[in-house]
Amino acid sequence: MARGPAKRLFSLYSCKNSKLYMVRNFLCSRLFHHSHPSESPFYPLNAPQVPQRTQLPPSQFTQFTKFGIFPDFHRHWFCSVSENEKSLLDSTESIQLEDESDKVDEEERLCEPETQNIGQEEERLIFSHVATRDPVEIYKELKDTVHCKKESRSDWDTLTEVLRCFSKSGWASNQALAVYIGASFFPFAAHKFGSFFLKRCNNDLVKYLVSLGPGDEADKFLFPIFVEFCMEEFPDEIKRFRKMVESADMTKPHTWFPFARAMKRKIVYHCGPTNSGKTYNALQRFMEAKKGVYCSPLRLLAMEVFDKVNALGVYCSLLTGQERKDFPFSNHVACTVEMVSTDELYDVAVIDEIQMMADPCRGYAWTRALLGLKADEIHLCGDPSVLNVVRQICLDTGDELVEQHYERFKPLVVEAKTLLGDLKNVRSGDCIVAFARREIFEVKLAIEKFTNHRCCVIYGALPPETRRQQASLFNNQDNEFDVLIASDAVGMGLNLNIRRIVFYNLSKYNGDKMVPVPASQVKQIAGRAGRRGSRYPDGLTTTLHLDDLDYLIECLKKPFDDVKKVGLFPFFEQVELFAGQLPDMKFPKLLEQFGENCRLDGSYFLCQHLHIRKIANMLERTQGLSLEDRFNFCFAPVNIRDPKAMYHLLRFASSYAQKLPVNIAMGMPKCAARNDSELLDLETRHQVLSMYLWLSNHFEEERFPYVKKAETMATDIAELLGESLIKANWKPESRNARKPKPQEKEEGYQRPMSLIKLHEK
Ligand SMILES: Nc1ncnc2c1ncn2[C@@H]1O[C@H](COP(=O)(O)OP(=O)(O)OP(=O)(O)O)[C@@H](O)[C@H]1O
Ligand SMILES: [Mg+2]
Repeated sequence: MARGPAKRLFSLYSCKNSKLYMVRNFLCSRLFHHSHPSESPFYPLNAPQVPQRTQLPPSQFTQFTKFGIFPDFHRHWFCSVSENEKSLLDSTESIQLEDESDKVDEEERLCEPETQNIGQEEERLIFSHVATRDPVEIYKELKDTVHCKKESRSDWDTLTEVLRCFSKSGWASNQALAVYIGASFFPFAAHKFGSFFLKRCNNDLVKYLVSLGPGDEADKFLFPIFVEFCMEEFPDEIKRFRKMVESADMTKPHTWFPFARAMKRKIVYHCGPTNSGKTYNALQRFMEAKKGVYCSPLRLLAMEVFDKVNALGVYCSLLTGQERKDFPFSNHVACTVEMVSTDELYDVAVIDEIQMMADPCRGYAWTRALLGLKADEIHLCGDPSVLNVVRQICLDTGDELVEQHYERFKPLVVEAKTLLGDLKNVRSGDCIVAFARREIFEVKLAIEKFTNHRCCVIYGALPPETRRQQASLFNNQDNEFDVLIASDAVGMGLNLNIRRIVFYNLSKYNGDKMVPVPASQVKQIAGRAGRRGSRYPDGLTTTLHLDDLDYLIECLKKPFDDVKKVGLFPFFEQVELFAGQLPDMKFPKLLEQFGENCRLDGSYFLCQHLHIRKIANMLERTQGLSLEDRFNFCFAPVNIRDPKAMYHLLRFASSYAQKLPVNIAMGMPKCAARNDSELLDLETRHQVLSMYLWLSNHFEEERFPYVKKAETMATDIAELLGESLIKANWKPESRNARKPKPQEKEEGYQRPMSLIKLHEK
């Protein structure tokens, strides 16, 4: 009996005037005759990889509908729908509707149903010998078949349904990638195969497939035959796709650093929660070493280590994207992780906050440092979330791994009372954490208006110098600034005299909507309270509102995540190689294509490149930039949501492209900010100067002749920002007027009215 869908399909096929009829005819028509697949230039490479139907349990494939995984390859693929393939498909679709030659005459293949009524199971047993046949033999036989026996209508229906299911099979599509048949080309190839098969299959094959019916088993039986067919029919498509995929190969990243691989490195993982002495211990080894490098997640922290180590008598230089301070005769350097050299040889390297390897945007910098550093001893400091990945990486690299586990010096205590929604309950030594700039100023205004406390502020858009100035103002006991209001920027780096961390809220805007702050971040921030050696060694944490308390406790109780993948990003040379396969393609599109086609091992993901693509798009029409220039400009530190800063970047790039000296072309404000828009303006100006300095360090320096001027201006603006923050008592504004305010969101966290708003009411 024909099954339901098969019946429907058959009725469509029977309609001779329909487009489908013509499509079917075309699909059945284009049969080419080639030599044996072993003569294909790809055969020796591909053939052994062809998955055998017996070795692939379906469960292994169900989860990989988007990213194909081949157990036989141990690779993850980002499925490709390349432009070339799309256009190929488009063109073939149009041919399909026109070409009616060489059709499979379905009536010719049909015969009266056999009267004998054999059950499906019995049929399967009778024809089970087909399953054990060599797919190459089956393919040969199909190719050589001219006439085949008639089938009953119901068998025909089932067979067409089996082949239709095969052409829709996600599993088969994923597997086909292993033989370089792209995801977008697969449906076309499968249709062609279907028509070939329908026309030539013999009775035993038909009976066996009918006994299997549409689904996994039939797909696995058909797949190796399909591969044989494709090798002969589509050698050019296979070759082209293979070249493209190979040029975007990011598998085995440990092999990118042959010199580091030639060394026998010792990796020490200082693993523990915040405030447990990880960085302290790693820095001890760093200072003892003859030659050492410290890799920091932030400029601020690199500066702190630079100062601290020099103060202890170990000469140390500083290297960040924006500045280079060479200390005479120094053998030590404190740098930001993006700037670390994988060419230099070190005795000891420290990579701080190693869990940042899993950061969706910046993770690649930590991965590169871990894989590429040429150091006898590498100290990793971080929470346990990436420990398993690091273990795997050490197996790949052959490095020795030593794990040192730490506990917090003093347990963190949760204050169950909370601030009861009233900012009047703040006390000296409190740090109020809010996740939006606007809220930070709202809280500052409220506290300074209704209490006797004065507040310092720390948030991401402030230059590191200003953040340090605010931190020392807060740490210093000889002034009235005893409360700190901070964003998540307080989570890393600064040693602060914080008695209690109070979460103003526990949700934040992620660029799209309000989301709960991840538990790992809550832990990290809460852990800043009560540092060893500070005025308040016993740390407390709580929330402003009682209804947030449960979430805080839940986050603190939660074990650290076990991260499965860490970030990677291609070097310029890899992008250049890929660009060679797609000449004339614009850079933003090229990046997109790279993202879609690159291959990665199971422990890695490709870092998000939205920021990079935004800049690439902006610079698309700037003439005179080489591919490398474009690539480098894309990493400039700019807030892509700040149109003024983006405008200056475009201006810098245009001057550079025209081979003109790049001007700062930006005035200097005369005084500290008197309102929030002036403060925002200062923040932007500092960002532009910081960008100028960064560019001067990443491009030919002579093209940026105003570095000294930019440095002076940046220092002056950081000071003005500091002054402005001390005076700041205004209502905050939003940098981007269109950015939705948390209160406007229907879903997610609803912030109860702050003190200041209650007062205004
Ligand atoms: N053995 C020690 N002797 C003196 N002070 C120490 C010692 N260990 C740690 N400290 C101090 O304790 C504080 C916290 O240590 P450290 O910064 O190393 O912690 P951490 O585990 O790296 O925390 P974080 O998660 O914040 O990076 C620092 O001020 C550090 O100087
Ligand atoms: Mg640390």
